[in-house]
Amino acid sequence: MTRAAVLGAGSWGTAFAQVLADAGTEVTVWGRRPEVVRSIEEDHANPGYLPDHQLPESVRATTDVAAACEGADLVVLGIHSQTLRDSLTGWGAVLGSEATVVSLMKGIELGTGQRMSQVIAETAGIDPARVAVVSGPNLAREIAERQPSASVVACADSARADAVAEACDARYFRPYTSADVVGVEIGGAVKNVVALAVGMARGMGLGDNTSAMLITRGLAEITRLGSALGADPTTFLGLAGAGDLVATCSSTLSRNHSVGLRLGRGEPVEEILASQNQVAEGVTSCRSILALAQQHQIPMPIAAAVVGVVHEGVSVEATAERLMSRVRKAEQY
Ligand SMILES: NC(=O)c1ccc[n+]([C@@H]2O[C@H](COP(=O)([O-])OP(=O)(O)OC[C@H]3O[C@@H](n4cnc5c(N)ncnc54)[C@H](O)[C@@H]3O)[C@@H](O)[C@H]2O)c1
Ligand SMILES: O=P(O)(O)OC[C@H](O)CO
Repeated sequence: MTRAAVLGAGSWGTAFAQVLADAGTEVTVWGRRPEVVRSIEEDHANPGYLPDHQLPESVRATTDVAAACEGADLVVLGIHSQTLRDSLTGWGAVLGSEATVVSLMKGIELGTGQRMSQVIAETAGIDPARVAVVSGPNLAREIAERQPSASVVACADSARADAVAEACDARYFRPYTSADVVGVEIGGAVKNVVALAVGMARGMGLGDNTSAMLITRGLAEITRLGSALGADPTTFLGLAGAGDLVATCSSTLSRNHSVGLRLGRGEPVEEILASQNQVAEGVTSCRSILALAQQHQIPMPIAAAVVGVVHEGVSVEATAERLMSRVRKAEQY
């Protein structure tokens, strides 16, 4: 039987642990907070992140990261992008010498511009081919409810991609495999920024035409940046590209979309962020993504507009005006 450790007892770490358990994988979740771990162990629930949801009894939990990882074939990382490097450093050699390390995270590190798989390989000093990424239209709440969904497992080593896919192949969760780690990670990280923009438009009271424009031109930005970084552009037509973009930009369950909505309604960004107990990754990653784009001379006007509103005090009205008065040109990807 495949054994997995899931490091991170938040909403996606917990829901993905359920997927693994339902697929017949033995799972232990590591959580920082004893009360969360106790709740998973004793009540088979994680009410802070998945309220009113019952987890399979086979999902175990511990606060001891080394114990969670001992003998694991898969070590799954489900924490926030900007805390990954410090967490990995603090954990020491828990990833072992053979286990496939699986990233669930959707962000780009501030300062370095690295994708999560790059942070993992560099910090843990492991072969990048040992790192797999799972990304797609995967809102944790819907997956916890066992609604049908699909995702992409990307890894440079196809045998490892297959092994991860087999370990999470549950009745309601269909994993596809891919070798395009760059494309799958860029799709997952940049869609959060586009979801902030679509949320802002919605919050301003704008309708479906505006959302469709931002989603489609957002996909162009994702494709341009990803291609410049070496991704296969067709990846962005798939689940980890257009699929995740549509889900996140349309769903009220999305934290990025929700933060955008509130910004569009005129709430101050500090107030919104202070009221959240979960992180909307696009709020930070918009800056690292824009920096990456500038480094590669890729125009990303929507990402720049989001940075303006979230970090530079530009009003949503001025941003909309600026985006719409850009010079006319041929439609390009
Ligand atoms: N929630 C979703 O629907 C979903 C779906 C797909 C991907 N993701 C991605 O998965 C990642 C995790 O998201 P989530 O929704 O589970 O987040 P979350 O906020 O629900 O949970 C994050 C977890 O990380 C822990 N944590 C916070 N700071 C930490 C630190 N400094 N060190 C160690 N642990 C820390 C928290 O205690 C919590 O257990 C993000 O990159 C997100 O974009 C989320
Ligand atoms: O809640 P969000 O905005 O972080 O989005 C969650 C997932 O990434 C959707 O696939």
